Amino acid sequence: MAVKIGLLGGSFDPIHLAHVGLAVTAWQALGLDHVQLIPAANPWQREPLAASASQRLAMLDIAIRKYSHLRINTIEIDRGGPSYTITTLRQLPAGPEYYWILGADQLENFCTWESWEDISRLAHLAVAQRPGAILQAPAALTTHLHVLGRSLIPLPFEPTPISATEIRQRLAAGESTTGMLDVAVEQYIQQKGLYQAPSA
Ligand SMILES: Nc1ncnc2c1ncn2[C@@H]1O[C@H](COP(=O)(O)OP(=O)(O)OP(=O)(O)O)[C@@H](O)[C@H]1O
Ligand SMILES: O=C(O)c1ccc[n+]([C@@H]2O[C@H](COP(=O)([O-])O)[C@@H](O)[C@H]2O)c1
Repeated sequence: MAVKIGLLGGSFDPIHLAHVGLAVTAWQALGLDHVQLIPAANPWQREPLAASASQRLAMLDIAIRKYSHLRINTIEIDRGGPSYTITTLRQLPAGPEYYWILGADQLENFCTWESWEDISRLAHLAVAQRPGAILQAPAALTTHLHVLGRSLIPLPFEPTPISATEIRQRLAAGESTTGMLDVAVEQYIQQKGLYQAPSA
């Protein structure tokens, strides 16, 4: 039987507790060998990121330290340029069965991704609920999966109201982020002075 590997791509600006919870849930629910967290170099649909690639990698490293079945894959940062998931999937070694893990917000957006039809050929899609988003595949994806004889895999992940956007906003406003970040990641952010409001 093929080894099953989970892939959780993200900006991780910064990595938060929902990311880790999602990766652990997918690992357990799908019986994965391990989950690779893949920080994007340049998430082309977004505004420029606040933290550098090396800072985001440092935070990932701190956040997953105690989870032996979570790993970091730097393939997108090493490649540079716009982070197209399809390019990443094509570069991964053949053999394992891949599960692309995503939140319902990104599922809504999925048919805007570069070569999205090919993504769903190369990886299963495992989706988590997310407050503010509906866990429903866009019609074109549903049709495409049907043709492929595949279906979307819903993950048993409790809706978790944490987002990196809110964390950045709270930090800039000097507000608490308790319960949103790993404590050691929070300390790293403080030490490096990340996500502070620009001084007037
Ligand atoms: N609270 C959450 N519940 C479910 N999925 C999540 C959650 N937070 C992030 N994800 C998923 O994790 C992946 C990476 O997310 P990302 O790094 O963009 O974090 P984010 O919190 O969505 O950031 P931002 O607020 O900056 O958009 C995406 O597929 C996203 O849908
Ligand atoms: O391949 C694409 O065109 C594409 C478009 C939007 C998002 N993605 C990927 O989806 C993941 C989550 O993106 P984001 O913007 O929510 O951090 C991350 O790995 C992105 O590279 C990929």
